[in-house]
Amino acid sequence: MIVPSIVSVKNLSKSFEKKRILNAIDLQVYPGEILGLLGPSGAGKTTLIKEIIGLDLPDNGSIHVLDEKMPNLNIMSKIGYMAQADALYQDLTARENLDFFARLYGLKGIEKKNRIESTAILVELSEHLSKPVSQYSGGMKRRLSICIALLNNPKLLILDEPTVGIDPILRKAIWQTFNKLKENGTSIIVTTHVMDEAEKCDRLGMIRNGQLIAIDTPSNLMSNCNAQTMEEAFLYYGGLANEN
Ligand SMILES: Nc1ncnc2c1ncn2[C@@H]1O[C@H](COP(=O)(O)OP(=O)(O)OP(=O)(O)O)[C@@H](O)[C@H]1O
Repeated sequence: MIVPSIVSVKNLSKSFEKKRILNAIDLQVYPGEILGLLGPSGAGKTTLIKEIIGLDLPDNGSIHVLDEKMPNLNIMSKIGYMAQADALYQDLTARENLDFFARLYGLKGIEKKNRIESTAILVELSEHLSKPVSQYSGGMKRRLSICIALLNNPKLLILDEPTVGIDPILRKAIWQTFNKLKENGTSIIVTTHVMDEAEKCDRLGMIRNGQLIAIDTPSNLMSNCNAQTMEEAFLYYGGLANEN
């Protein structure tokens, strides 16, 4: 049986100033899965997700999201995106921030109110919506950013390093949120360079120097090369296993 993909990337290449940043990437994201993109800083993860969202154009290859060729404004409005840096209004309360972004998504009245309430419950911020964002901790700001990305009830949620600088307890809570969303049918792409976080994804694409060097379930990636850790597996697929 052929499972229709939510995201289909074919032979994608991208250069900046004559430097090849992404090289012939093929990638599928299936309904209700968490796909991790693991790679060191500068590997090309952010560039890849910007191409998928439609924020940048590829030099070669094609990207389809929900069966439409990207970039496509209508599809862009069905994607929830959280960038690496929080884009929040510090002087406003969390509720005012959510209200502002909900209006941008065209939500109004009772529907707007309900979406704000239900997404705040998901990220466990309901009790703190009246506080100004300037009084939020780093972890709370990250959760508020996730909450904003969820306001339009996206079919596809893309998170660029969502748990950087977040302590292990909060990180666990955030992953519980991702799993809840996945159970509700949302597909999630999450970039990371944290190995233990990579193991929580359903499938993992390893990116190095703009190339997708391996993609499979975390357990297959490790067992196929007899690696004990994800780091060992990454070194193996990157052809670095015997280097010091
Ligand atoms: N607009 C741009 N113009 C020129 N070079 C760029 C541009 N955007 C990205 N790059 C370069 O592309 C390479 C990949 O960057 P990218 O941000 O995609 O990596 P990354 O894997 O997401 O890294 P990090 O984990 O640090 O966020 C880097 O060398 C970066 O300097």
